[in-house]
Amino acid sequence: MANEERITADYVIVGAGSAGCTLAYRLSEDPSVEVVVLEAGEWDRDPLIHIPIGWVRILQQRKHDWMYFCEPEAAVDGRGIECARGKVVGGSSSTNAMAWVRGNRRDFDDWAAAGLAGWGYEDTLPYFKRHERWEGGESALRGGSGPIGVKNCAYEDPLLDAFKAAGAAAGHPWTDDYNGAVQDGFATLQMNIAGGHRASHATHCLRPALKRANCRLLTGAQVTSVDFDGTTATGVTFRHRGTEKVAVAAREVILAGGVINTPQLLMLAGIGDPEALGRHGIATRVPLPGVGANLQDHLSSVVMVARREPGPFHRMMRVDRIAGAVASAYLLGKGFATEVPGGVVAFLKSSVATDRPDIQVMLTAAPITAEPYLEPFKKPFQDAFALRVVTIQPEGRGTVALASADPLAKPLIRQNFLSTERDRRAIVDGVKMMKDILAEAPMAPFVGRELAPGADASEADILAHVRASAITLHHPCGTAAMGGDGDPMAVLDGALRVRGVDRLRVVDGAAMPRITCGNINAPITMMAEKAADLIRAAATAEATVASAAPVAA
Ligand SMILES: Cc1cc2nc3c(=O)[nH]c(=O)nc-3n(C[C@H](O)[C@H](O)[C@H](O)COP(=O)(O)OP(=O)(O)OC[C@H]3O[C@@H](n4cnc5c(N)ncnc54)[C@H](O)[C@@H]3O)c2cc1C
Repeated sequence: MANEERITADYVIVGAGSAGCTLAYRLSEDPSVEVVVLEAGEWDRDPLIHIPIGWVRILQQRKHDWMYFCEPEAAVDGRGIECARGKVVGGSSSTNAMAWVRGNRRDFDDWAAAGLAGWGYEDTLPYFKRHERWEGGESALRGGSGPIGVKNCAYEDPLLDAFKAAGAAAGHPWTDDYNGAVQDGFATLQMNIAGGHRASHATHCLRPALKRANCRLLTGAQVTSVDFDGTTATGVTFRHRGTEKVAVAAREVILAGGVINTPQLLMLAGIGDPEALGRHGIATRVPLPGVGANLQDHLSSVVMVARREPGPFHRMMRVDRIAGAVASAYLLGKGFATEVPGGVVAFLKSSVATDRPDIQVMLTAAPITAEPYLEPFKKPFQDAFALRVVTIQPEGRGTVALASADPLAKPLIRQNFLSTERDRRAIVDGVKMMKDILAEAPMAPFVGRELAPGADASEADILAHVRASAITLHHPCGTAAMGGDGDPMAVLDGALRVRGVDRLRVVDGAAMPRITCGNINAPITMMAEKAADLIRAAATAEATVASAAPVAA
């Protein structure tokens, strides 16, 4: 098939990321349909992808990445913050930090209240459950037999216990399962790790789907346009190993290229804000000003602390030890490198929070500068730990815009981080809360010098630290959002169909109407699970109508 110039399938899925792999897995369950997935990246052969401890290196190296950066923004001291996006089979599920967080149940009830019937918490719960294989097993709120393994982080370090105790001492609640009944409070972080390896959507959804005769994948296949017959999407054009090819969709084209690339493809197809399209000489097919608007993300800032005595991560980073641990993790799925140094999370409320947490905190029991060492050849790094404060209910909205009509040109990403007083207040409050936690008695044996923002930092100093060093937690979403019928910025209807055209859906992070309170891989996956049912229901309804149609005499 690799040399065919024209391929045909019932469903053409653009992008093998979290959503694309999930869709391929579900749609190909029906042996009567043909599914083809086109992925711009290559197979996930890099061992670091599969070894949990390797994820920071993956982010630093950005070898499997679209290499996006946001435009420089004054509010973050003129920095163009990196906007990592996986370009590899599995998409960002192959490069992410593996935290599994559904969000707050009110997030989904808000979606429903905004005109998206069927997306409330009770509606979405079965899809969250259907996708996960929670180590605690099936229950009313958790799934026990889905494709993606989810487990409690089991990293061992007395610092973690101290942090939990400090949270309690400061009056914060504890929750046994933030993906269950109660999100608020301190908790053990849940991760998509199974058998000691990253449980990516490539490994756990796409690979099983590809074992079926009706599911195909092309790697190194970058879609450059969506093809139309009038307002009906008929397929896509893509570049594959130096050749231009066409994939024809007998039923639907499904865009799952992610929050940056999906709006780009829509705009290139003439679906977007007519004025913006006109600037690039693109004729408007459907005027939808919401395409590329509504970009939301989670900004994060760290409180960085030198550790009084080196901890377990530091000990293990000696070259001979870490080399053995990495080999054991990769080959056997066992040992130190199958966990990440951390595993406590907290969902808290700042002074401007409403009815749900607006601050997430992740403890990382290692400094970002950690490197393998071996004396006398290479000196050990200074051990440190970080309390990463994340604002999870941002008010600011950004944009993704075309830089040019060239489909291979990188779009312009403007995040508008810290653009509202409330967003600034929330992150400063979060940092202050963590500085208070550091002062609690259980932390005393671990806290050396506060490296950033500094023990004596004033509120102004904290904000200056945030502006100078905050980064994204890599949760951009919302740039081709679902919305109710009366919403002029809605790009999709509640069935994820692009408004104004036929046979074209968006199923990925771009479709989120409003960002959820926590990491977004689980909610995106839930959306793809639900999309599979919506797509199957549409096909059944179409077949029923067709079979009921009177036969011409
Ligand atoms: C560094 C990092 C850390 C993160 N950490 C976490 C975390 O710990 N927990 C969490 O919940 N979330 C995390 N996230 C976010 C989460 O992983 C993503 O939001 C989620 O995976 C996005 O899913 P998606 O299906 O929308 O897009 P993606 O998974 O990004 O998939 C899009 C796919 O489409 C492909 N593609 C794009 N354009 C084209 C084209 N034109 N033609 C063909 N293929 C194309 C891409 O190469 C990619 O494979 C992180 C993300 C990153 C980058």
